[in-house]
Amino acid sequence: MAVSQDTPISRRLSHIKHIIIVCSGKGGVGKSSVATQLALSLYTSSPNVRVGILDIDLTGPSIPRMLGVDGHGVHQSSDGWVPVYADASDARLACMSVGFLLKKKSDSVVWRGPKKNAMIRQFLGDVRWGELDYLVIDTPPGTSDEHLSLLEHLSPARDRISAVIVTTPQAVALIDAMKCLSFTRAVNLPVLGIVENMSGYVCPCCGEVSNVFSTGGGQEMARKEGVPFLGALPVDTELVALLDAGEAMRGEGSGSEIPDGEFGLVKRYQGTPSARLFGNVVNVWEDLPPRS
Ligand SMILES: Nc1ncnc2c1ncn2[C@@H]1O[C@H](COP(=O)(O)OP(=O)(O)OP(=O)(O)O)[C@@H](O)[C@H]1O
Ligand code: SF4
Repeated sequence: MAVSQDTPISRRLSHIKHIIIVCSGKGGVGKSSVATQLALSLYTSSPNVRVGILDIDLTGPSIPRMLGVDGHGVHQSSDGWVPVYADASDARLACMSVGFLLKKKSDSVVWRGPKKNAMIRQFLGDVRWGELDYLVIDTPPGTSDEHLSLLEHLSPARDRISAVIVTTPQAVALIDAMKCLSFTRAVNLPVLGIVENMSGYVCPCCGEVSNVFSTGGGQEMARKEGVPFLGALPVDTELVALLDAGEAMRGEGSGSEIPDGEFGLVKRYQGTPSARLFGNVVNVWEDLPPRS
């Protein structure tokens, strides 16, 4: 849908090529982890690619911690809020989250719909995102006010938005993922594909795979619904440690910034089926039918 209005949001959005909304039907299935990993994979896919990650999980912002930029502050410039750059060296990975605006990490955000809507509008209109190849947006679980506000504000970029749905393989998560898929259909939001997270546990000692939460449910749902299956991520204790320690932006255990292509999470999955998952997101994008 082309919108001719010239607004602060439409001006910012006109500099963003692709917008990927990461959503899930259910909480705790790994949506923020997938959004972080996706942003890092896109970032490392080429030395010139510019990526933004926007956390609109307003009541549970976790992206700053996962990217290791917890406690950083955003500041105002004459051209709006300057996002936090997770890569100090070349400012190609911009991050914005309500987490940067809280006085204390433990502060809770208790906002009603209108205030959440105003915050999302500010994130899109007031943040100086600059030129971006990809903006990855981490959303709250379910299909809430935030999703509706987001889509309304993103309407000037309607032809450049797609969703990635994250689920775990259990039946209860799949039912909620199905609701999420129905929502995308109701609002005419193209789906890049489904990610099955926590799909099997690989024993770090012997490599034996145990299907803790069963496996293949996300893949089966994708097949039945005619949506691309992007791939599966196993339950991985080292992934948790990297995300919890904010090591996603650093080499494993190095404790300091290291060059492009060697980020903790990306490095961890290099050459594995999970790495292909994130490559798939980019490939599937090219195959999407034209959008109205
Ligand atoms: N593949 C995985 N292996 C092991 N642990 C994981 C995996 N994916 C996510 N986790 C862990 O599960 C927890 C929840 O993940 P995450 O915060 O990404 O989920 P979410 O769906 O965004 O949650 P919320 O509903 O709070 O937004 C985190 O502690 C994360 O480290
Ligand atoms: S899968 Fe094998 S090595 Fe791993 S915990 Fe079980 S028995 Fe031990």
